Amino acid sequence: MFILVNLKAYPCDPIEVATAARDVAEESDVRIAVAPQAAHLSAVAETGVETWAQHVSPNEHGSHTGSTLAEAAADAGATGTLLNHSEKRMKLADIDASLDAAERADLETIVCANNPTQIGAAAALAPDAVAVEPPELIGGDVSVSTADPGIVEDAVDAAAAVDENVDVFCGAGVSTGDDVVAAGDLGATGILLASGVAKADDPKAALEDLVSGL
Ligand SMILES: O=C[C@H](O)COP(=O)(O)O
Repeated sequence: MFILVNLKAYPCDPIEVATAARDVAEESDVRIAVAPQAAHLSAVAETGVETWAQHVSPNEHGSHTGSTLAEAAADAGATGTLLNHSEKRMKLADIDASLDAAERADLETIVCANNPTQIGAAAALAPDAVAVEPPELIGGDVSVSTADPGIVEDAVDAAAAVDENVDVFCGAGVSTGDDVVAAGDLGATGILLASGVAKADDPKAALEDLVSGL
């Protein structure tokens, strides 16, 4: 199981979370990565934790003010990137171009989607993984694996029907070790989560709970 902690734009200390994630990954032997804001990529990567970008632009070098190039994210220490997060939706052509950019920069990729139909479309673009996240459950108290287990199972089937090499993550409301185990039982091989760690009083304790059943 791979746990990717998206810090979004939460007012947490990215270094505190990154250090906790690094330590829990080492202690548990569970793969854990942190996706901070772009401006914090270098500092987070310097902790030694696996570091992901929250987004990379579809552009190459050139006159593209405000872009976060895949090359720049990689130079800063990122080894992967989210694309098309529910809070950073992209046009289909731009997802495809950002996947090309990520490949040029040797970044792993996870393309997010709302539902199994979109998961099939995302899988057709051949990312490393797709992540199903019902928008209405994001940031809530109830895990997608409890509130809507069928959407996870259907997403796994939809991705496999297109490309069996594309891993399937799920996210939204995941905050406990039981939630993670339930997601794995539904066929997910990764978890995308944010508030359960980024808003926790004790991020390390939250991470320890998340991996406790693995
Ligand atoms: O990127 C993370 C997902 O949007 C899930 O967020 P959440 O764990 O706060 O529900």
